[in-house]
Amino acid sequence: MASRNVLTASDVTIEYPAHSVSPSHVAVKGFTLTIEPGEIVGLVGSSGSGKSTLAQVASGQAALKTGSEVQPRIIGGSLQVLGYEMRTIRRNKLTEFTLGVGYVKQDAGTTLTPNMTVAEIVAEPIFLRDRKHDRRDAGLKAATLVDSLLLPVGTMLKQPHELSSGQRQRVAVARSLALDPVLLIADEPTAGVDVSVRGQVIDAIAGFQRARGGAALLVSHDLESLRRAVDRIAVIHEGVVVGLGDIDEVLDDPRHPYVAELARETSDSEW
Ligand SMILES: Nc1ncnc2c1ncn2[C@@H]1O[C@H](COP(=O)(O)OP(=O)(O)OP(=O)(O)O)[C@@H](O)[C@H]1O
Repeated sequence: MASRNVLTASDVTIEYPAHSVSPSHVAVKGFTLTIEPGEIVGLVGSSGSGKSTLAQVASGQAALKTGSEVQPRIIGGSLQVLGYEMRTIRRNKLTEFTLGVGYVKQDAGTTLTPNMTVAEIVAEPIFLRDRKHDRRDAGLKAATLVDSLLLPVGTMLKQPHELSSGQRQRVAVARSLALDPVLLIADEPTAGVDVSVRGQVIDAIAGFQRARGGAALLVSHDLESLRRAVDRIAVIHEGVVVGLGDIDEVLDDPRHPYVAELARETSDSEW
């Protein structure tokens, strides 16, 4: 019977194949996680722990890589996203797949198209899906998203170079939500965003997804900004899940030294 989960990772192992002088490298080892419809899950871990690799593979972006780019590949276990097995997904299915999965890549704010306005950038996915889509409706959608990510309405007519890095990052997030994704995978969505509004931006993303029954996997090394918004966290360390569940339960009963370290950092920052 087909799973009702939007994401089911069972013992997934992901490798970067050998390239030029670099040997192959296993970045994610035996990763297991499920995300149900409407669930907001945080993926937390230190630098190099495998978060971006997972995000790229689960969002279909790794499979979209071409030419000389090194594509991480699943070499063990199973990763099902919206019913597609990512280990074997065919290239001709990726367009259909990515209509249901929003993706914010790491540093997404730095790669916005320079000569487009924010309104055009945010609404573009709507016209890529259906070039005859009603312009007024798409404009309204873009304005609603820009507003919900706490950007001033005047931002709509600006171009990326007129914005701060944190504002650009929020534009990238707004764009990723334009197609009402069933699952949003966001890799450090608040990178560069002012500390004072990071929590609110995460709350806005979670609120937008929850309101429509959408799910999210929010990747971050900043546990504090995720705390209010997520239903559960998965803690990853050197490619392995070392903590999974309700955020307080995971931190109150650390089963791994890295989780204990995270719990200590979190309690220190509360003073
Ligand atoms: N193109 C690549 N080729 C080989 N190894 C890679 C490649 N990209 C990443 N890695 C390795 O895979 C592992 C996981 O990297 P990844 O970027 O997924 O970690 P991360 O948790 O997202 O880190 P960060 O928080 O710094 O972004 C690291 O050991 C990294 O060096």
